[in-house]
Amino acid sequence: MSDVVKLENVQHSYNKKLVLKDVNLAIPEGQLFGLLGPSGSGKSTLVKIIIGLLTPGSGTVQIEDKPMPSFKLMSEIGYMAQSDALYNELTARENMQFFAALYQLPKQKQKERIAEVSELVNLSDVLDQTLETFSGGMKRRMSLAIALLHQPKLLILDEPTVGIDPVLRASIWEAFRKMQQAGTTIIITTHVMDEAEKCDNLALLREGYLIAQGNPEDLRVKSGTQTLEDAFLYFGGADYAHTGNR
Ligand SMILES: Nc1ncnc2c1ncn2[C@@H]1O[C@H](COP(=O)(O)OP(=O)(O)OP(=O)(O)O)[C@@H](O)[C@H]1O
Repeated sequence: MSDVVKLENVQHSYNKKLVLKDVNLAIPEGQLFGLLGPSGSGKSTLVKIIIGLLTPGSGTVQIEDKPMPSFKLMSEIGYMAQSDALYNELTARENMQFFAALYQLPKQKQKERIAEVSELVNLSDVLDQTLETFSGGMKRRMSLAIALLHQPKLLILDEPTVGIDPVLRASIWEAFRKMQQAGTTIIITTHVMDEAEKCDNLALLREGYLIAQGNPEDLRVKSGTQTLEDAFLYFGGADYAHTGNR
């Protein structure tokens, strides 16, 4: 299976502070891939680099063997940022129509997709309310719906289920699985261990370093631990992280 995302020797600094250090990553087509790391470890920065919102200080990023940033490839990517970029004075439907038009979906397709994604995130009943009336969790779901509108081949979600209750979270994960089965590659950032458990493969980030990669079971076995949380602590341990034995 070919790699959809390939990063080589990626480094990035903000104001001379190095926040990503020599990151190498290959994500095969059709995977549900998790980027796991504590707050400030560099997950969002990495995601922004993958989708071409940020150009790394050094290193290369390729999507489907083509260098990023690429305007053409952007249309094949769905991105849900950590902060919601929505229009509060518009209704949910108007917000979706706006983004569907940006994605150049034909009118009929817009209608169909708006109905489908609203159903998925449980917002069908409030489509004609302005977002001013929405809770934080409802806005998160709205952002997720927008990222899905154009049925992207690569879906990148920065902490998509923050502020979403457990029942809906379960149904959203089920939807991720379905999309994956339909061939979508999904990258999710999280610091929630039970979500990380659901990923096919994980990359563990700590202080800008990619300290380990593998499927959840491999990571537990390699570290000789029972839980991903302990595996993370093991790989991030001072002795291990600086030996280069990753
Ligand atoms: N625009 C910016 N300017 C300066 N520093 C930044 C900027 N964005 C992020 N940083 C810093 O870069 C580091 C990595 O941040 P990043 O947001 O990528 O981490 P994260 O793992 O996504 O964190 P969280 O889980 O809290 O979102 C942090 O030290 C952060 O303070």
